[in-house]
Amino acid sequence: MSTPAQESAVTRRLQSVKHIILVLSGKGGVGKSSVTAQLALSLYASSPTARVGVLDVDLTGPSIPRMFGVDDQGVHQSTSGWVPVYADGAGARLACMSVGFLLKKKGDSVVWRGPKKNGMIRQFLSDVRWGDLDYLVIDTPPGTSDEHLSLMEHLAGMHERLSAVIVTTPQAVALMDVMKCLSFTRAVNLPVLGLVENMSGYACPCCGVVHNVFSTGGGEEMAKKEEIGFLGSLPVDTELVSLLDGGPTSQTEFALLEAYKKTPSAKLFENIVTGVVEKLT
Ligand SMILES: Nc1ncnc2c1ncn2[C@@H]1O[C@H](COP(=O)(O)OP(=O)(O)OP(=O)(O)O)[C@@H](O)[C@H]1O
Repeated sequence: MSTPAQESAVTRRLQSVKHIILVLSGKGGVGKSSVTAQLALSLYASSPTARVGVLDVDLTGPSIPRMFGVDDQGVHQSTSGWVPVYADGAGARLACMSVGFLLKKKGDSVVWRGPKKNGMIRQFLSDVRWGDLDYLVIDTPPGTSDEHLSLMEHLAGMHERLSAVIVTTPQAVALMDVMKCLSFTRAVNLPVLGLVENMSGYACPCCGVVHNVFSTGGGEEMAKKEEIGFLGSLPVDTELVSLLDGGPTSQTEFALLEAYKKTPSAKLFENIVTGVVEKLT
């Protein structure tokens, strides 16, 4: 449980954040962190003034620093709180925070019990100098665990600004696990903006044509049945993987964004972001 003082510290810090979007998945490895990264990049690119924050609360498997090419950086403590790492360098419109920035060595792991995780998440929300943000996108661990409950507890006071995107793959097992996510969002009264079906088909690196490899369309069908929006499908995209796995990039020209815009996924993600923004306004 957080104290009233801790709660108001979170509320004060996040009062200049317009929308908070939790990215959820029923199971691991479906591409939740990749979708978080793409959502943040696409929202950033949607307007020359958009300000976006990315918070990685996947404490035991943080992948946001690597995906944004900033895993060689660390956060700084200032008198007004932790200064996040800006993935766009001097642009300072894309702020990232992750436990990965706090670890002494890359590859170190965090083995914490619930209360310590809860304390870390509260600090991420109350002690980071997020500043004015249009969107704070939060990458969560797979399933519904302590981290999700902590987030919902600390963000309870800003319910009208909170929503979720659910990521799945087309396989039946992943789709079944979406139901667990939905029972969580319904139990905590968290609005779902929609479902993204990831790794649905294969984008040919030569011609960009998407071929169906596994079954596709299961996500869309489920979204219809459960009466949540379907935001779109993304193919298996080898260009995207090498980009997000690629390590440090130049932030001066925000090379990551320029390279991302050339991937087959980026074009498809524009529609997903349009759907997200429409639902938020
Ligand atoms: N559209 C895609 N095409 C090809 N590979 C992808 C795609 N999306 C994700 N991947 C790859 O799948 C792997 C898992 O992705 P990611 O880490 O985003 O999943 P996750 O759901 O966040 O996993 P976890 O929460 O279990 O850590 C990564 O190697 C990533 O590069």
